[in-house]
Amino acid sequence: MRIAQALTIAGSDSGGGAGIQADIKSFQEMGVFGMSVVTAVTAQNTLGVHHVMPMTVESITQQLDAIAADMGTDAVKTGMLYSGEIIEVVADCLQTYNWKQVVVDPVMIAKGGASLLQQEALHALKHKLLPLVQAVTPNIPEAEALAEMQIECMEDMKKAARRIRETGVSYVVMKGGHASFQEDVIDYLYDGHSFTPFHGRRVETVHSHGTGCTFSAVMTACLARGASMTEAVQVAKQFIQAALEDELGIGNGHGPTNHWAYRKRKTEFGEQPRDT
Ligand SMILES: Nc1ncnc2c1ncn2[C@@H]1O[C@H](COP(=O)(O)OP(=O)(O)O)[C@@H](O)[C@H]1O
Ligand SMILES: Cc1ncc(COP(=O)(O)OP(=O)(O)O)c(N)n1
Repeated sequence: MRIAQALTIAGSDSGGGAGIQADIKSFQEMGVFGMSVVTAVTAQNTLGVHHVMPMTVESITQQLDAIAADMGTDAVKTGMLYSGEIIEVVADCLQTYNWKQVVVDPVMIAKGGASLLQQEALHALKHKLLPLVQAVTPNIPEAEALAEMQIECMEDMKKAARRIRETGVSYVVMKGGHASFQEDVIDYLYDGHSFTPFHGRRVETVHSHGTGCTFSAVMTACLARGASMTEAVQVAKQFIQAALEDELGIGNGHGPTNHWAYRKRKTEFGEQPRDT
């Protein structure tokens, strides 16, 4: 049996809760072989981002070419891309290698406030990358930047999703973690016609570092295994709910989520981990 493969193009988080590390753990948990292209190395822990070192364009190109030349991939996820020039390299490779199942997590600012995307790279993200990809997964502040509007209610979330889809991306997944106007945490999948809501109970915890990375990585793994976009979002939502509820309590600040909680939960309830 051939195993599904997924590639993450993202930054390294030394603390292991977000970035490449969260993505690879999520791929593995979903039974998908994970590969990585490192765009930047961050010195990071639960207290914040202490240092950022972007990789060179040459290194990123070599990493992408190495994977394309030999291994290929069923789906791709992008995370921290940091600069306009890195976004351009990634966009060129997506076209060269005809990688179509691509989920963009438009990482901009870490929970502690550190910038993970240069201000001037926003234009390249919107106009070079999004037109090429299948899905984008903004949180509220990222959607505000992409749609150039403020989001203060559910209707604003939908309006922003419509605007973001005008870039050419096929699906917009508006994540509601930062939506203080919601009691539950509702994410919306917008396909250009209708909005599908995904409800979750709001978990009161400081251990939510890497939720966005984990969510989009699970979506990518599901797509790599042949799931539909709706199924992929549904599983990602269940995965992150479990990862937040089953707290690990690591570190003195915003700790990582629990990447094996979803599998553990399935096994405890006597089921096999969901086969998408
Ligand atoms: N406190 C929470 N309780 C339950 N689900 C949450 C919570 N915070 C975030 N989520 C979920 O985690 C995922 C990432 O959400 P969000 O916080 O909006 O993005 P990011 O991590 O990129 O800032 C979404 O599916 C969202 O619904
Ligand atoms: C290297 C790296 N990539 C992405 C992030 C942001 O991750 P996210 O899932 O949005 O989680 P928070 O930073 O909001 O906790 C990161 N911190 N580092």
